[in-house]
Amino acid sequence: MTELKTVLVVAAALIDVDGRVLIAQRPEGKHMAGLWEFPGGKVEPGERPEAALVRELNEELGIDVTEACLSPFVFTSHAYESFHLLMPLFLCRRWSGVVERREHAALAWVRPNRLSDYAMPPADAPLVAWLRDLI
Ligand SMILES: Nc1nc2c([nH]c(=O)n2[C@H]2C[C@H](O)[C@@H](COP(=O)(O)OP(=O)(O)OP(=O)(O)O)O2)c(=O)[nH]1
Ligand SMILES: [Mg+2]
Repeated sequence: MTELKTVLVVAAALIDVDGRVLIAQRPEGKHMAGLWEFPGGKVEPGERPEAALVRELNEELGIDVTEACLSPFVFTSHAYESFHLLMPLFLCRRWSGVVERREHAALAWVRPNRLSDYAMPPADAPLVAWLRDLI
């Protein structure tokens, strides 16, 4: 069996003052278009994970996050057909600026116990379970 390349993707669960979590719908034309995800993206060569997440949150949502406000939470490790995804999820309750939709098809603020109403990538199932139980 050929080994799948492991791809490191960093993602954030932004949590608002009411305890709702931000999820974003992947746009047309991308792998898994239409599914809802936690904002984030691939770590570039030579980039630290936290720096990559700060960059992605700015690119995708237009907000500024400081690395100190990213708390490591849980991770998922999942074999897709063409690559192996390793994705840590950070919690973030503080940011500056207003969340805006820049790259996604839609955004939604959702209570953790309602996340299962949204179709998410298969790799995200354990993350959703942890969020529901722990926040
Ligand atoms: N951001 C994010 N990606 C996820 C989640 N679950 C999941 O399986 N993925 C997968 C989808 C993609 O194959 C990969 C992330 O890649 P991406 O296409 O969003 O990466 P990116 O933001 O750097 O975008 P690009 O510049 O490469 O187009 O991880 C999730 O909850 N959030
Ligand atoms: Mg992304």
